[in-house]
Amino acid sequence: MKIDMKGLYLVTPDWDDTARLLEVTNRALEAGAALVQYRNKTASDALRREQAAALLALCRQHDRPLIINDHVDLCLQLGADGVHVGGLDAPVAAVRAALGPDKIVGASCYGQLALARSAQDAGASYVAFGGFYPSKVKVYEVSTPPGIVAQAKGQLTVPVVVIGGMTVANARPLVESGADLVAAISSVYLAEDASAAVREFAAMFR
Ligand SMILES: Cc1ncc(COP(=O)(O)OP(=O)(O)O)c(N)n1
Ligand SMILES: Cc1ncsc1CCOP(=O)(O)O
Ligand SMILES: [Mg+2]
Repeated sequence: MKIDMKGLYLVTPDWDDTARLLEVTNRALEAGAALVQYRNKTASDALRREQAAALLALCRQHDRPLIINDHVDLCLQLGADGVHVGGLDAPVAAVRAALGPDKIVGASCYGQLALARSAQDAGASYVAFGGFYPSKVKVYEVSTPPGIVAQAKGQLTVPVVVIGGMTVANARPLVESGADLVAAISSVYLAEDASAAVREFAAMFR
């Protein structure tokens, strides 16, 4: 398994149409997405399980990791590669204990360095800051300062992810400040040409 913690971190949209979800995700993987997070906040348990299993098979074909958002049990059932948790989800230490030392555990740290330090100490594999900019798919108060990336890179050893309204234009200065992964939903899944969008993000890391 190629785990490359640099590049585009693809996060899935709340789509019920599994065929369309797989088709666009496949194009994004072919174009060079580094890792994939299955996130569907509106699916039933049955649909979530079906989509996650199909995405895991697709990610295996491309030798890329699949992270499950929020659902530790689903990750364990499927043998996926890790879990992403936020402030309202299970604590990082509990997720690390449940998944063991080898899986990926990601932690949302919003705009707070202190959360990132605690997450790293509790066993997080990466920390995610944001939302930096308004998103087409999630409502939140935009309060993460871009300067947090350089501060985090000076204090932490785990990779730093940036998320929230990411476009090639607004992600570039964050990558120049040291962001390891740019996480995006709309800029890929709502793009006219998803492959071209992924290639543009990936090129920022070369
Ligand atoms: C890479 C990444 N960063 C942040 C989030 C947001 O997680 P969370 O705050 O738990 O919110 P939901 O995604 O669960 O709505 C994420 N999923 N991935
Ligand atoms: C899940 C999540 N967490 C913070 S912003 C966000 C949404 C990211 O989607 P987009 O890239 O379309 O803004
Ligand atoms: Mg969550």
